Parts: sequence; structure tokens; C-alpha cells
Amino acid sequence: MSRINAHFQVDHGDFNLDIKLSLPGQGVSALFGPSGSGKTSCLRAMAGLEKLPNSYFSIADEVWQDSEKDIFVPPYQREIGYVFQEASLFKHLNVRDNLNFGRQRIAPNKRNVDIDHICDILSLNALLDRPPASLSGGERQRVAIARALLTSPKLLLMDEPLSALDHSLKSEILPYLENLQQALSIPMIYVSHSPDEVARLADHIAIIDKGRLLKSGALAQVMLDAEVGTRFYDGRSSMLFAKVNAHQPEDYLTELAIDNLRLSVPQIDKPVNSKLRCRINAKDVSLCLTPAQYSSIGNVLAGIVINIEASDTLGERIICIKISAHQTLLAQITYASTKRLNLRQGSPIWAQIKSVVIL
Ligand SMILES: Nc1ncnc2c1ncn2[C@@H]1O[C@H](COP(=O)(O)OP(=O)(O)OP(=O)(O)O)[C@@H](O)[C@H]1O
Repeated sequence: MSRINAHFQVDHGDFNLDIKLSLPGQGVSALFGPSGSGKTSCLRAMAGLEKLPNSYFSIADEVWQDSEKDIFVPPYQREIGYVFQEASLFKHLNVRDNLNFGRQRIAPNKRNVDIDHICDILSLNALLDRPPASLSGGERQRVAIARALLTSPKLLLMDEPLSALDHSLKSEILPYLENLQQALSIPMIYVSHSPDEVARLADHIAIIDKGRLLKSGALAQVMLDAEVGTRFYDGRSSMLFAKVNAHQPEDYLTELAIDNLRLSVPQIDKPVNSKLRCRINAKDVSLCLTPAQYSSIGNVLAGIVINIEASDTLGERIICIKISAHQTLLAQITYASTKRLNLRQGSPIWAQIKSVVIL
């Protein structure tokens, strides 16, 4: 698989950036970290909007910057779509003409993104004749994303595209971003300081702090990390990838499939087979050596203990449980319970799940 490789360095005196990244050449990679950590600096360097010294950037087999070899491809020659925090549409053009502006910048033989397809994915058809001033913030941002995609970019860079929107507009636009990544094969780099947005959208995550790379890897794996959990996610939790298996309206439940396992959650409004992600707080998981017969907790997953870690809380342990070939569940229980259940690597275990957050 092709990769996106970067090494950005700059010394601004007060702020020193030195970040090496190796990101997959497909899916959504999040650059995540606190304000002022250097995320936008990296994104601008990728776009060539800033020429950082002693730096390197390549995508697949194209090198866009290599300071050692004196290579620096200017921004207008990089096939990049850039979406900013605030959509900057041309006020005097309607939505259709704004979209065509992006498309017409590209030679017809290089256009590989279909305008009708993009308008369908982002539900823009009803907006095409409207001027930007008549659009909501979320609609404007959808048009800005479509315009960037219609330049048929090799890479889509998004700098906190939802940060200027209020909570309800964010929830309105997030499903569109999910659909985009499923429908298009353009890799996206998504800058955010929102842990929830990242958990919902990213496949890969690079965490940046004070100009340095703190962690990088597949989202579910990085979420299991102790420092990431305690610092960014309000405690240890696991991320599971699921799909809607069936609705059980008589019980007000929806059954999710996590590989071969089944989990029931309060009814959700998504069609059968929709993919979704859920987060399970380690404190919401209790463990039994046999499947409990008389329990109010209906969600019980079988697994194998693969690791036992100390927890930040004295007297507690984090139990890592393999529940399928690629998915791991964390449980936070007391040290006393770990001893009482005689848990060790390889122990078969039943995990009772009290609550699931659907992302
Ligand atoms: N040209 C520059 N000269 C001096 N300092 C700079 C320059 N560009 C960026 N910085 C500093 O680099 C630091 C990182 O900025 P950057 O915008 O990359 O962070 P960020 O993680 O994207 O933050 P935010 O989430 O708030 O946008 C900041 O302290 C900023 O002031």
C-alpha cells in the first residue's frame, strides 16, 4: 500500500516543530492534538503553503518536498484539495458555479471525480441555484468540501472543518464525512482537536503535542493506549467496529454485529448493515469466569485475557481481552477481583458490558 511520508522541521524560537509521519495512502488520517501543538503547521507544509527548512513530504511515489535535494513543488502544482475552518465560497457565484470553479481548474483528462456523484453524497442537488449567503454554516461547508473534491485531488486536507459549526450542525455534517470516506478513494488528512470527531471519523491517528509526534497508528489500537485514554478520552476505553445486524422494536433494541459477536444497544436509527463505531468505557465492563445466568446485563462477550496492566487508580487493573481476531476490549476492575478470579494471560473470560456509546 502506498504511504504518505513527511518529516517537518522548523524552529520559530518559542515553538519548535520536529515531526516525522508515515500515514496510510488511503482512508482518513487524523492529526490530533491540543491547540498550538503544530497540526495546522504540518497541514500547511503538506499543501506547500509554507516552505519549512530541512523538511520532506511525499505521497505514493511523488516527492513534493525534499530540502536535501532542493525539491519544492509549489502549492498550485500539488494535486491537493484544502478545506479550511470557515468555508470561503465566492459570494457572487451560486453553488453550481462555485463547484464548477473547482472543477474547471483541472484539465478534462485529469478529472476523475464525478460532479453528480459528489452532489449526491453531499446532498447538494437542492442547493445548486442558491447563493452562498442563503446557506447555513453546515451547507456552506459541504459545498466547500465538494469544491475541493472536484479538483480531483490526490490528497484532501481538512483543517478543523467543523470547528466553526455549532453542535447540531456538526452532527448534521458528520454523516456526510463518513459517507465520503466510504465512497471515494481519496486519502484525507483531517486536523482536529476534538477527541469525539476523531474517534468517529479516523482510520489512523497521529497525536501531536508541543511540536512532536506522541503516538501514531490505527485508531482502535491507539485508543487502547494508557496515556491517550487518560489524557484525551476521560479514562480508558475501547473502540469497536460494528454493523447494524437487526432491529428489535418490540424490545426497543438494535442488535449490533462485532465480527461474530452480538451486542444489543438501545434502538438506533440506522439501516441494517450500516457500519458504525462504538466506544466502551473500561469501567463499564465487569468480568465473570462463566457466563452469568441471572444478571440484568444482557450483553456478555466471550474472550481471552491477553494482558493485565496497572491502572492510574491505585488498586485497579486494566484487563485487555481479545474478543475477535482484530478487536480488543478493556475492562477496569479491582486488583482484588483480578486475584479472586485468578486472571492471567490466556484466561478465558466473559465480559459483561453495562453501557455502550455509539459514535
Ligand atoms: N510563521 C510562524 N512564526 C512563528 N510562530 C508560528 C508560525 N506559524 C506557527 N507558529 C506557532 O506554532 C505553534 C503551532 O501552531 P499551529 O497553528 O500549527 O498549531 P495547531 O495545533 O494547529 O493549533 P490550533 O488547534 O489552535 O489551530 C503556535 O504556537 C503558533 O503560534
